[in-house]
Amino acid sequence: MSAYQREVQIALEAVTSAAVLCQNVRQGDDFVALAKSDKSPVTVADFGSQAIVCRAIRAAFPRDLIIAEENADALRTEDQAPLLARVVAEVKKVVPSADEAQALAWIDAGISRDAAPRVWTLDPIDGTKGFLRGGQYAVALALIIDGQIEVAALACPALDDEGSIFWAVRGVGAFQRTAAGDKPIEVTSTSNSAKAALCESVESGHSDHDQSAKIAAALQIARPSVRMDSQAKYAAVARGDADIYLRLPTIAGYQEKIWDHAAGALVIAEAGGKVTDIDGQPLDFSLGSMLKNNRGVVATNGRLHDAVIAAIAKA
Ligand SMILES: Nc1ncnc2c1ncn2[C@@H]1O[C@H](COP(=O)(O)O)[C@@H](OP(=O)(O)O)[C@H]1O
Ligand SMILES: [Mg+2]
Ligand SMILES: [Mg+2]
Ligand SMILES: [Mg+2]
Repeated sequence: MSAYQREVQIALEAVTSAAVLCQNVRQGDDFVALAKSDKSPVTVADFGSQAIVCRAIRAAFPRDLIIAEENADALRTEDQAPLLARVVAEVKKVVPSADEAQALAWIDAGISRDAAPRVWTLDPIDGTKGFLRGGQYAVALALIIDGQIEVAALACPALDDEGSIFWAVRGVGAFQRTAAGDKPIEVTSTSNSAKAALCESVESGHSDHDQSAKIAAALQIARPSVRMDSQAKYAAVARGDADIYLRLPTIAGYQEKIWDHAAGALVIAEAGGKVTDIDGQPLDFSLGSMLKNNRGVVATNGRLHDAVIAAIAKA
């Protein structure tokens, strides 16, 4: 029996149910998007997905803490009664017995922010802008034990025809779940940067496109960069669709959030790749909700890593 079998099973069931909720919402015509205080969007599906996943974690592992992106504060205000009603209706499609009080409590189960010996981190929809524009998005869940990511479950509902699900356990491997079973995934073996495929955010506010073009030129990368929303980029590198994922800071001092990276980072590491910050330092997941000790992210197939870090240092 492999390590963390129960955690993997619960995590995969949770992200799969959450992905169903997200796709249900996407197939409708009203996402009920709301702008958060930082102007970023949140939709009925972000809240619904967080409710579904936190419910599952709470039920299976009642003592574990959860650091998730959203909270139910906005939904508890009178103004947002129609949004709350939509969230509850969508949650009920997946969990018929759910009621309003439960939905709110499940969402708020994810409000931890501090480090803990055993803590899950959840992005209920990573790439909300991608979700809204019909692009890629992901439901990303990871278990961090003593600061190390041990388990990852990553649902990419808009990847491939039917959506794709990836998972990884530290020291065990990275897999794509298919109808025919779990298929191990592996990064490419490209060591010639001129032949590499580079991916980055669609949003130039999330990763500096001008800077990445300079770095690509320095590495003699011939192909145009592939722009994709969400942690689907990590999946793309992990299974060999791309060789490099760059996330270059656009604002000095921006701290990355752990839920934007934990699941994807373990999937790439277990697929044989490498993930660091732009200075080549390992991402430090031991500090609570933020990657306080890191700037940006560089993920590669491993072989290209040193060359990419060197090109960034020069640029
Ligand atoms: N200035 C910034 N720099 C880097 N990432 C940012 C950012 N502002 C927002 N983000 C993050 O970028 C994530 C999306 O990444 P990507 O561009 O790869 O799709 C968002 O996740 P959410 O969509 O979950 O809010 C958000 O957390
Ligand atoms: Mg967000
Ligand atoms: Mg995110
Ligand atoms: Mg999100």
